[in-house]
Amino acid sequence: MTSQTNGQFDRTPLIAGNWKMNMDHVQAITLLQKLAWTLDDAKHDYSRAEVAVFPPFTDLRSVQSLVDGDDLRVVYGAQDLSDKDSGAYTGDISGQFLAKLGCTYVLVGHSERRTIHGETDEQCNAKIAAAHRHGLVPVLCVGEGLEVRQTGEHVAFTLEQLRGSIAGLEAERVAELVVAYEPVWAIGTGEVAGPGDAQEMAAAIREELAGLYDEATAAKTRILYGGSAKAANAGAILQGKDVDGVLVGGASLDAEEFASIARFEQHLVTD
Ligand SMILES: O=C[C@H](O)COP(=O)(O)O
Repeated sequence: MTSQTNGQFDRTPLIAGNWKMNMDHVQAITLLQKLAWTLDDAKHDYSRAEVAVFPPFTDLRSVQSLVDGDDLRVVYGAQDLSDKDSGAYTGDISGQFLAKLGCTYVLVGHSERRTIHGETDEQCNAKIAAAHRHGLVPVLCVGEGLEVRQTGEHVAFTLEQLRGSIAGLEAERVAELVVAYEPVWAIGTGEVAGPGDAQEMAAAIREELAGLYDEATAAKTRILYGGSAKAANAGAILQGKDVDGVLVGGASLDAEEFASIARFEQHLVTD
């Protein structure tokens, strides 16, 4: 467990920026350079908070060149992958390609994939398996829409998505998995789930994992919150003892704002 008040975390916090369908490959270079410089200027300690960006597929080669060429400590991932490895799947992207591009992570089942593209838990499960075949760490996204939240069934709904998406996964894989709780009603809307909501769900997810696997495994899984996160609320969100980071959309497109989120320890409320 964590004791956030002194900034010491058992799990290394992950500050993840999902650029969604923003930034062409030229803009990506500018944004990433500015992010890295801002973090360097602030003497960011990456061992205290890992920083990852998730650019569009078409940016990944440029991001790889910049990260390798300038020895950046920022890591990166893709926003999706195919559950297949190769073949006649027009428009799809294999995990093999992402691994070759140096990706560390890949988002799986982002709410926009689930709602706009109708992705199911079964597909997410197959995508997680594909990610593992290629040495990528999946960031599995789960979370409820407004209608579900209004019925009060949000925990049960989200845990069902979790179970369906990780069915059959070995404990070692669960330990390295990242789960991002994104209440769909709080995404890109300016609405933010309160720190209490984020902690409630993160604790429920960890308890579910402990029941499905064991306490030691569940204690290793990193659980993020996503939904209108920004510098002004990241510190409070990360006070939750089961909340191990944030998945940031809109605010990750502003290098200074995102760097400030990565430096969330400055915003922690201490006892
Ligand atoms: O992937 C990020 C989440 O969808 C949150 O996006 P947002 O910060 O723009 O609300």
